[in-house]
Amino acid sequence: MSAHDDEILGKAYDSRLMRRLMGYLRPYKVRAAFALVAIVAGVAFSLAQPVLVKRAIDQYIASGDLAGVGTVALLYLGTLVGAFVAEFVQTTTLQMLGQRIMYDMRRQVFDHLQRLDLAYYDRNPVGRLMTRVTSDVDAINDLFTSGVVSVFGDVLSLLGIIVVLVSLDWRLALLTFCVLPLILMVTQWFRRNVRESYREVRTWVARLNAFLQENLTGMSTVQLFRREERAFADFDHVNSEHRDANLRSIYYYAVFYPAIELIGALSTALIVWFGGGWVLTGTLTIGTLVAFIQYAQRFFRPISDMSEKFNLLQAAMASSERLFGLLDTPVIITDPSLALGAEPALGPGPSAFEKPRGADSTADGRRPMADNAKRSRGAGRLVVEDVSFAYTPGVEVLKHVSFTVEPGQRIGIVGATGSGKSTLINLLLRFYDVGSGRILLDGRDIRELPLAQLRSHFALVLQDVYLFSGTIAGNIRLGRPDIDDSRVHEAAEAVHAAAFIRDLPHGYDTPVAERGATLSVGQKQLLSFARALAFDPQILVLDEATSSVDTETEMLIRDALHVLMEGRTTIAIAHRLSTIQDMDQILVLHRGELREAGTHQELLALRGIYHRLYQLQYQSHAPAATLQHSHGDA
Ligand SMILES: Nc1ncnc2c1ncn2[C@@H]1O[C@H](COP(=O)(O)OP(=O)(O)OP(=O)(O)O)[C@@H](O)[C@H]1O
Repeated sequence: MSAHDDEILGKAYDSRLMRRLMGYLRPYKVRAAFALVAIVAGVAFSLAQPVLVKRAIDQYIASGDLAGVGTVALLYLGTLVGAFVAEFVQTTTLQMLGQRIMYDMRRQVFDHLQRLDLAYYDRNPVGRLMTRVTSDVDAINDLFTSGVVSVFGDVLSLLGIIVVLVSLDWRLALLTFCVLPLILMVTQWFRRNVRESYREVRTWVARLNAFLQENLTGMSTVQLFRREERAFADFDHVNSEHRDANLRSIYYYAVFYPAIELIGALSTALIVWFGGGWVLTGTLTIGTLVAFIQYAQRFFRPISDMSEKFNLLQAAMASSERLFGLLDTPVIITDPSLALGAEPALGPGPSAFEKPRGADSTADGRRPMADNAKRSRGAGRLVVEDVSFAYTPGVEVLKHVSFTVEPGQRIGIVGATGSGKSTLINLLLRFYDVGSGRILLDGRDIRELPLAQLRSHFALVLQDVYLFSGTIAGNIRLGRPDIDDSRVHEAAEAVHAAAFIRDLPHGYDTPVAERGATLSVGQKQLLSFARALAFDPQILVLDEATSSVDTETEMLIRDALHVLMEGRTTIAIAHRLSTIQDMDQILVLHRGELREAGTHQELLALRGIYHRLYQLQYQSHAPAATLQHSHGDA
């Protein structure tokens, strides 16, 4: 198949992509070879059939040799069975191959996706990435199961028929081939139009998906703002464009197949007309004529098949281009090239790096929380040194920020919306890497620490608690085998989550509905505290919830927070100044700069930004009475 440029779908055949795709066949070489043998055998069996018919007619029927006819009939039956077996082997082998390759590819893509940094996810919407793992891999599967290999079968069939036709009778062969220019014209027309309509269909499918994803996720907003009619009209537009694009492509198919049939019939008519004449003049046998008619019919099938496969090939090429694009996206946030085992212990105290968590459990497998707290003390000194950062080059969101968090210290970060608080946390956990400056954990640049080790020091409790499908206990444990049931219960108990969990229909085994939709905001917060406590981190990072919870829940949450912070280095983003007044140090960020630092009293005395924020929040309230009800943003 010739290379064919297309602005959007790209080439139908790209040898570089194809070579790389074929690499996926390597582990299954034997199976692939088996499938090829089956294809060759299948083609051979089907090519033999008209020759057998010719022999039966010319040799045995003409001479009245019934036994000979019987033998040929048996042979014909043999080729039918052979073709059946070959096709069976070919189909099953190819399908198995396709499934295995899809499995391998999806593993590879998901593994890579898990290692890509958050900046990549900022640039690529989730829907698009899901398409990579689902439809794009499917398109490549089609290539392996029905694309390349059967095109090979088609080409083989065509070549075989041409050779047989020319060797049987060159005059009739030329007659058969004289309709080829017509075939080429029709095929060309079909390919050009179908490619365009196929591209349209794909575009509208993508828009349909994007529309649905957005509107289903935001259904509450749609309903709240009574956008149903508008959303329906928009959906209707996309849906009808999708239908029309499909209808257009159906039209091309509806013309193409009958046209090929017609040309095939024309060729048969020519063969009968001229061949019949030659039979009458004795220059052609009836058997050859019959064989020719049969071959001519088989001749056009691979041509129309290949035209159809052209689409498939093109789709697979486009999909593999995108898939390889994803796989080739470099992993920017990487582990240092340090051997994991050669890791020196961090800091003065016992390090979480030294042994797997849970290794110091008591004899009954339980680890008292108080012990954990003591154990964490002494390590977890964080130094942020002249750190600047920009998500978009040139737009700095953090500028020369420096501060130190001593082990066990509690730090509050305040600042207006967009001042860079969350960004600072993103850098601490290496979701992004600093632009300049450095961050040290117990004296080591965090970029020198293996990522898993760095992150095992932290527990992050965000405003938006992310729950996975599974059970309540599963969401506290998050797949860590060393967190046993008793530790889950202990953690839940300590942060006051146990009471509401016990009230659930199946307690800790209650399934969590879609992202915890059936739990209240406060309950989800408590659950995330239990998760953090069970993980027993050295450093706790909190992004304080801004959503309102009732006073009782707020009290529970505060108390739970105290349990959680006990003996740990804590960094808390605070939206309500009330929650951080007793922190050891408060950092005030303003437009990405660290403008003030000190205790609550020190900062108030400064009469600067913090003082102003404080005044804003408590202006019209008597502080003592309203602390728990104030939800204003810092
Ligand atoms: N992924 C991102 N890509 C580009 N810009 C971003 C991204 N995340 C945040 N920003 C920008 O960086 C700046 C700081 O954002 P950041 O989320 O750190 O603020 P914040 O202080 O945590 O705000 P809030 O109190 O509202 O949570 C903002 O101007 C924001 O628009």
